[in-house]
Amino acid sequence: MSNIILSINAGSSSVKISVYKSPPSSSSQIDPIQLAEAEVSGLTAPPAKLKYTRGETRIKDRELSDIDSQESAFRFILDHLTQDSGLPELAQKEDIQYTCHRVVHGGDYPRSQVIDKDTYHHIEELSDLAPLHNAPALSIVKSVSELLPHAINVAYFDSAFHTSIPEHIQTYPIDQSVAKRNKLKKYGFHGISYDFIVHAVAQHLNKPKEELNIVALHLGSGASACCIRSGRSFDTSMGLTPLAGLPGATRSGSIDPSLMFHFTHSAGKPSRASSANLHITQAEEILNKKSGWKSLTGTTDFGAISASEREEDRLAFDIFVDRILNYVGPYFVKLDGNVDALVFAGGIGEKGTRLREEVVKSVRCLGFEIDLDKNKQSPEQVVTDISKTGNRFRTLICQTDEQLQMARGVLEDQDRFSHK
Ligand SMILES: Nc1ncnc2c1ncn2[C@@H]1O[C@H](COP(=O)(O)OP(=O)(O)O)[C@@H](O)[C@H]1O
Ligand SMILES: CC(=O)OP(=O)(O)O
Ligand SMILES: [Mg+2]
Repeated sequence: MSNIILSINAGSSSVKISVYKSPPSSSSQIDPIQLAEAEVSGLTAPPAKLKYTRGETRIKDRELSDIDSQESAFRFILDHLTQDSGLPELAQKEDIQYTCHRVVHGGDYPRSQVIDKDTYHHIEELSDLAPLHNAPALSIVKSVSELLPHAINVAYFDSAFHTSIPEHIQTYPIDQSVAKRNKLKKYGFHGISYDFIVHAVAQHLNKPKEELNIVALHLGSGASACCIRSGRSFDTSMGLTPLAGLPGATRSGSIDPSLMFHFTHSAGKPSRASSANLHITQAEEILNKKSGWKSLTGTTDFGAISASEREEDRLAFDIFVDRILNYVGPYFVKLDGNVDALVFAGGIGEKGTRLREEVVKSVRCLGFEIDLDKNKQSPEQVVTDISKTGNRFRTLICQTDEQLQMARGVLEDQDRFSHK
């Protein structure tokens, strides 16, 4: 029976794919049932590595040769899944009914869309505004049409969660006729992850989502902060593109916009990475691909940076803590101090023990304090409370799962998709 959902999350340094089937209609479970999860990471720090989990079967850190893009990672994972004899539910490609794609920039789309010709072209047009993301995601959509022609492709947008941001926060103080014509405003990203975080933290705190106020930090290869008021995005650190706000693996984050004109005289010229479908200037190339941890330390691996005593690694670490503080305090104020929790998520947020310790130490004046032992243990639950007992404000780690959030969407919206 073809009822498998393949949920594909193309990040800037990784591709994560989870395989789900629908719960039986007789059961009380409403979440999709995960059968397997594969991740190819290290696309910006070769060799790429495979992590695979199916029940008790685990592969960790298997080095892969010739995998250097999101598309080649996708093809590799698809072969791996169909060839795994322990996964009979996905013995052939025809078993896949839905493929969900994480698309970072969705412009003004407020919710998921079945990818037809029009949506595909619209996402393609937005590629210039997410140069590390939209084109790689579309390369996977193309491969799906070629390899899985029977599957329904659905796009889930990182930007959709942030359509609730009020106008005065979305608007840049620039000429409004140009801004409106060119749709220049804050869009915000990592929204699928923030949606998951709201769901998981509300459940953990036993509160309706509509009453949840949190400061959430999604810290991965790309990193952002989000001020979540009444369960909805009120502000976020990324902007028109995922370059704004916090630094990342190869991204500078926010800088003085004039800096680029002093960095190079050819800032506005097309970069070599430009193509017929992707127009990217040298400035964008430098700030998106040649900055961040890579430019400061030579590596994109924040785990290695955190464990190192080298001066340049310490500097990178201190810069990250400092820039994160630029959002935690202001978002606490925007929530009027009415905050349920500070939440860490994403690869660095979930594994970065030292980073969490330093950030929380630096915001203790706001009333956050963590238990150092709880902070050191590897989180086993979806949400782990690492606050000091009796502390006024919660500090939580949330193991975010963008693939699950998309697959939940498929189960909720199947009727909308099949009527397309
Ligand atoms: N133990 C660790 N401490 C801090 N950071 C870590 C650790 N292990 C992995 N990371 C970092 O997590 C980041 C990847 O996060 P992830 O959210 O998976 O990325 P992506 O943006 O590609 O989805 C990388 O920078 C990696 O170095
Ligand atoms: C939006 C974004 O930066 O995503 P990622 O962290 O997966 O690269
Ligand atoms: Mg990610």
